[in-house]
Amino acid sequence: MVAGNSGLGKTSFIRTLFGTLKLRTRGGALKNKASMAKFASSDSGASEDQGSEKSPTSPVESSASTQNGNGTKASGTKDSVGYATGKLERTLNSFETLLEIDEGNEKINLTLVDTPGFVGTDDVIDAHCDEILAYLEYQFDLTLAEERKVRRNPKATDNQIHACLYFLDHSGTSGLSEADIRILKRLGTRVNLIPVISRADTLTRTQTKKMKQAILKDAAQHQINFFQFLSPKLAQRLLAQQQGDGEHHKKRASRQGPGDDEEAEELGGNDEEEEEEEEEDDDDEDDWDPETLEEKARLQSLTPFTVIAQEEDGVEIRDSNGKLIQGREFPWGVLNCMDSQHCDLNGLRSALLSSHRQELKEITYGYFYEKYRTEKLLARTKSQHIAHQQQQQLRQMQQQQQRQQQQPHHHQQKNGSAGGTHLRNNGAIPTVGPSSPIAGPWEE
Ligand SMILES: Nc1nc2c(ncn2[C@@H]2O[C@H](COP(=O)(O)OP(=O)(O)OP(=O)(O)O)[C@@H](O)[C@H]2O)c(=O)[nH]1
Repeated sequence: MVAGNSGLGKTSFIRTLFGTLKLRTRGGALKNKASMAKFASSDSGASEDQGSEKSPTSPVESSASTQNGNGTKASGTKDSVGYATGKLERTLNSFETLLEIDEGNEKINLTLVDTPGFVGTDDVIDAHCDEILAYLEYQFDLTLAEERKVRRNPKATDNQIHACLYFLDHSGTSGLSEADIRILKRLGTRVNLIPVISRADTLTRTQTKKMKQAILKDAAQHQINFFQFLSPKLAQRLLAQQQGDGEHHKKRASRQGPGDDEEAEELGGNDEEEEEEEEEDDDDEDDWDPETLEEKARLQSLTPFTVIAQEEDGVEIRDSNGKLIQGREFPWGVLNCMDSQHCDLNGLRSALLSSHRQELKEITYGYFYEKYRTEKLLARTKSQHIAHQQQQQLRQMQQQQQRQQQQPHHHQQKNGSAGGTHLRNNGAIPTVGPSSPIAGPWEE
């Protein structure tokens, strides 16, 4: 998924990335995932669902079916080819594209999600951020619904978003803006965040270096967790390896994830704990060999990644050998988007599609989804508890009312009085039953 301010080159990036992919389906015939989400929503197996969980409702359904009157991109009606070509226009609705690609020797189902750029007042930006969060949570809801089925679909697809490339503006500020900080903090609770500096052809080497430092400094200061390619703990291991420490030559690594800062603190702390932890690590099945650690260190050193998008559709760019490339042409020379001397796109691409694909998925499922699931179940238990309490209170009030109504009745019989109007049920207290306005657990 790509997100960030309007006009930073998110769609251009997706188009450029798309151009590097080896599509399995000729012409990239694709389903727009928005309609798949709709399908999943109506097919979430109510009959098989053990509980009373409602089918998740897709936040993109409406945007997918919206007629985009002004013909802007991402109406949800184009296929990926249509989306990857043609005139660039402002993205107004999220666009999801499901691709089957070959990467290395593997077949991968890849979903690319473009989101409308943030623009406007803080309120508008926050509301837009809410929509992206709702979208991310909807993908978790699909997993949750699937997991609750008595008979699960063995072919169920993994809809979760494994990475959000957050595009950063370098025109006005060198680090993170206040809006970036707010958005990143929120998105960082639901998805792996990878920061990206787009339009890097407009920055000099020194400017790029300063901007990367400023972004990382701001992120650390505001406790924004970007995805760590190399956790502090693994960095220590790499250092030990590089210093020729035989003991550390092939250490096992625990999986990193947001919150790995604690691991870093542990390193500076108790030696015994550290040893114990290392023993535990030795039981871990994951091995990072020195080359992998070095690759991780390289990717970590590139973060935030600079990217340059190819020129708009229709412009053919050739390198000095006349070879057609994805690039941009200037009076002083030609930029190649996939040249690591020019920007970090190549490294980012291989991290996403190859070296870190599995790790991004594991952290999404093991950390973000689990966190969401726990929050959701806790919230439901709490609301069920409140509903239960409310019902009990109502019952008590009704019983009390009945007792009170019976008392004057005796009086009336004794005194022959027609009074007691003050004890009549005036309808203020509702009766408990299926039509009660207060939700019972069965209505959850
Ligand atoms: N110089 C330069 N211009 C770029 C680059 N990438 C995109 N652009 C230009 O930036 C403008 C905006 O690009 P888009 O890809 O539409 O940006 P976006 O982030 O999708 O914008 P929204 O749809 O508003 O969110 C276009 O004119 C692009 O040609 C780049 O790497 N370098």
